[in-house]
Amino acid sequence: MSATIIDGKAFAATVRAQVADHVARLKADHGLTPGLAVVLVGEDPASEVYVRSKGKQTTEVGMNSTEHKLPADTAEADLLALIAQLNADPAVNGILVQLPLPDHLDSDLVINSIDPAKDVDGFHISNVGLLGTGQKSMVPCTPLGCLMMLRAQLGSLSGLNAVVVGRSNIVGKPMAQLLLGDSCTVTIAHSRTKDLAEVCRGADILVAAVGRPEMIPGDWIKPGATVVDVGINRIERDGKKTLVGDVAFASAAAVAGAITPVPGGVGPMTIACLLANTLTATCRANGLAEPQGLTA
Ligand SMILES: Nc1nc2c(c(=O)[nH]1)N[C@@H](CN(C=O)c1ccc(C(=O)N[C@@H](CCC(=O)O)C(=O)O)cc1)CN2
Repeated sequence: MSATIIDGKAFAATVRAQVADHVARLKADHGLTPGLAVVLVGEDPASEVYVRSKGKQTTEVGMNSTEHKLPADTAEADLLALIAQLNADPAVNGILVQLPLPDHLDSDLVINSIDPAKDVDGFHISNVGLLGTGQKSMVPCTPLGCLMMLRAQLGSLSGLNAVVVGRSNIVGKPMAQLLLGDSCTVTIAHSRTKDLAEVCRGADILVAAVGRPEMIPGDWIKPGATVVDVGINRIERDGKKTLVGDVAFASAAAVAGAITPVPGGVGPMTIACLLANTLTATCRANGLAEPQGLTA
């Protein structure tokens, strides 16, 4: 068997086009332009690339983008003061603090200081609680992107066995909640799970989000399963730097029914869903109908 490759880059382009369409209508019909503020603390090279890309894609869909770059030694009080200022700014509909933060900053405290209605990352404890109880929330971008691709690939997910490998607050846990919301039977597995291979073999949907290069080989995958690889691992192979996922792609693609590649799978959907969330936050803040198909 040779798997269908789920093209996240192309999918993300369709999501951005839908967002751009809604933004144009918001402007024409209501005189509203959504605004996204991105905060970067420090000079982590990967974070700088992601933040630049977020700013560029935000303006490309017609939204306002502001970037706040703070030095690595920024005091927590100064960061909290900036967030308070953005919370109070009516032109800002979405606020995102790029992670990871430098070690001296308390990420939970910082994230929980964002107005939950502007928390387009969906990381605020209120949004986590709302998602966990099946209520309307802001949904974390990477799991939302995975859900959109799974729905497009499989139609209904109801009754399918889903295994999420990884239990992070950013991906694993919200992904499991979303799959449960779509009536999957969900298992969250992790590094201490007994016989992880056998657990994975039971999955109709396998989401790999452990951050370990090529940890999941093809013989852990049920024939015909849909595999979503969230891992983005930079490794050196044959003296060359390369990007690989948490799944051993070639062996997995020989068994799976469909699979997301790395790069070009889940990654591009993360920023597309950030734009979708900013649009959703703007609609909610103004009492307007939410865009269909761009939320969970
Ligand atoms: N506040 C947040 N911080 C972080 C998040 C997040 O969702 N919110 N996620 C990641 C980083 N991230 C966005 O911030 C992100 C990661 C990867 C990609 C992407 O498009 N990856 C490409 C490969 C890019 C490369 O070559 O490095 C791909 O997979 O094709 C976009 C966004 C951590 N921080």
